[in-house]
Amino acid sequence: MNVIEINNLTKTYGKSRGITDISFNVEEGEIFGFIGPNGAGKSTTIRTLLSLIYPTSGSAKIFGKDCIAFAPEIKKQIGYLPSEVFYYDNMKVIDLLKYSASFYKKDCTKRIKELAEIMDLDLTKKIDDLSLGNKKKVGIVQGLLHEPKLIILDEPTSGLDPLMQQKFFELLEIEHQKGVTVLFSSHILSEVQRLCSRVAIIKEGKIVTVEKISTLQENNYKKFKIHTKANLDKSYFDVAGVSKLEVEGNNVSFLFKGNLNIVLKKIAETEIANVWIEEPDLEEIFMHYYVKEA
Ligand SMILES: Nc1ncnc2c1ncn2[C@@H]1O[C@H](COP(=O)(O)OP(=O)(O)OP(=O)(O)O)[C@@H](O)[C@H]1O
Repeated sequence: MNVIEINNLTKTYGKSRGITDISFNVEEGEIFGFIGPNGAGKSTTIRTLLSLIYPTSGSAKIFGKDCIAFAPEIKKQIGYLPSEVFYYDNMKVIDLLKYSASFYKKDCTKRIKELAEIMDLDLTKKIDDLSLGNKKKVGIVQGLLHEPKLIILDEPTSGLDPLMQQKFFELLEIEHQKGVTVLFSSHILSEVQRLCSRVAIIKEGKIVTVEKISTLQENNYKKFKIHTKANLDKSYFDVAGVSKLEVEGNNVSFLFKGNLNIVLKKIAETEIANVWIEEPDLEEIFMHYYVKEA
């Protein structure tokens, strides 16, 4: 079953583009990544889903219901973390969270305490006195306190230190195991890769591709850098799948796409001092898709 269904969604802001003809589905129970550079249209899509803004054309359904017509009902089952969080600075964290909880017909006290403990958040502090990262944690607790069935996160890790990012990912993993569906936007491919089973890539307001993470990785090349002990001739790496080969003294670099065993055997047959194998970054993956489309 699809928890989110987006059909040809377009949003223009006056003359400027927001998103153009966006369509994709998120299935029940999956962690779905929504990835693209700044300004690509991730927040616009998410805000439209939450009916915080209205589409110029197209439509979207959440839990099988139109996201505008049924917005109040749907929102009760969604946990949303906006990309930027703004609060009444004078309030204490606990008062803000209790106020948020009052919108739901259930007692969220225990869950607030649990989440605050996991995220190491001091509930007694004034919002005003919190760092950016701690404000983000308030947003996370606020988004999850009512145990939503669908969690929508817009750039959730910005401002969180690596330890907190890790805890937050663990928290999402637990929710995922309970059957919760997650839509997670980011401009960092590696964090999406860790958690998500599928991704939609958006660029300049349009969906470039919707793929399983495993397919994205298989279809992409890896970047090799090798520091050899002896000088090698360029022809040594004349292997199918190697491109952009450069050899400068003991430093070899190339891109590789294909059966990794073949290239790794070739590397192992020579004396090496060091090797680095890197995934292509987001821009490079975009390039890959543009080349494919052309
Ligand atoms: N309120 C607005 N008025 C005019 N243009 C807007 C408005 N909000 C967004 N846009 C434009 O819509 C496009 C998509 O922006 P959006 O914020 O959705 O991107 P994003 O992928 O979420 O990027 P970021 O990661 O920087 O938040 C951008 O070109 C942006 O300038």
